[in-house]
Amino acid sequence: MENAVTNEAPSTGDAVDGTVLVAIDGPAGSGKSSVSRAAADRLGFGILDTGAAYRALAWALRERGDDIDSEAAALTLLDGWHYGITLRGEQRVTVELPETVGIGGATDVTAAIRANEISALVSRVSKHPVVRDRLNAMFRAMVAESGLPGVVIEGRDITTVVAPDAPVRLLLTASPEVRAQRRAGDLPGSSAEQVLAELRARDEKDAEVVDFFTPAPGVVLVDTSDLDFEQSVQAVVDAVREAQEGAR
Ligand SMILES: Nc1ncnc2c1ncn2[C@@H]1O[C@H](COP(=O)(O)OP(=O)(O)O)[C@@H](O)[C@H]1O
Ligand SMILES: Nc1ccn([C@@H]2O[C@H](COP(=O)(O)OP(=O)(O)O)[C@@H](O)[C@H]2O)c(=O)n1
Repeated sequence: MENAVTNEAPSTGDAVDGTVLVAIDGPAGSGKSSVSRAAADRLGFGILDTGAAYRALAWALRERGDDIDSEAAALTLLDGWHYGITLRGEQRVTVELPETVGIGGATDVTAAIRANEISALVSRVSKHPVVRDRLNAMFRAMVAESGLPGVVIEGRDITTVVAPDAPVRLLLTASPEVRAQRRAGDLPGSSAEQVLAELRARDEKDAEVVDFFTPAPGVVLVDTSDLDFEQSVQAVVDAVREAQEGAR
């Protein structure tokens, strides 16, 4: 499986082993992507949105007309596709399907993977343990090759499976009602009730595979239900700075 990391920050030379990892998990709409991105910018770190890869895989399976539930189809895709995501600056996600690798150029799927139809399909792809293992290896390689001083990695199993030894591990959460209200604000034409039902259904399916509601030992719970955006970003930045000071 090939992947491309676009790194707009200057390389720090020998930072492969020195990259500080900040692991963040949480349910849908808890603020993982937006809060993590703002915190990463403030810290001068990169951000790896792992959900984007699961979404891109669901998008690619649908694009090829493959069976969305098929583990074998997902693995075939992982063997032959080229996946790219920016770790700095504006997020850009690209996919080259196996049949077009080298001839068709990459498709920019940044917007397409956020569509409701993809959100509704993605748990059927992320349920396969072997698929998760393969993507987790890709995430670790992307961080190792990033050359960045630090990377915030966000998803569902980052604090427990992908980077259980990260010096900073946080579980971002908020009540389902607050999460649905925030998400509805991002999706014009959707009611908070409809978004809440979709969000609960996806969380339920995802939670069959990984527990992202209960902080694992050593993981700090950050409940943003009563925090505004700026306060949530500051809570993450403070946790990172505290960990860095503790390590000195
Ligand atoms: N603490 C907060 N207060 C207000 N809005 C927030 C807060 N955290 C996140 N948001 C907003 O909620 C929406 C969903 O956040 P997002 O980062 O997409 O969540 P996730 O990645 O966990 O699904 C975004 O519009 C984001 O700006
Ligand atoms: N580390 C991860 C990240 C995402 N996922 C899957 O990918 C989907 C999309 O993740 P996401 O982070 O983009 O979802 P939102 O919380 O942004 O809605 C989730 O619903 C999970 O099915 C996962 O299984 N493990």
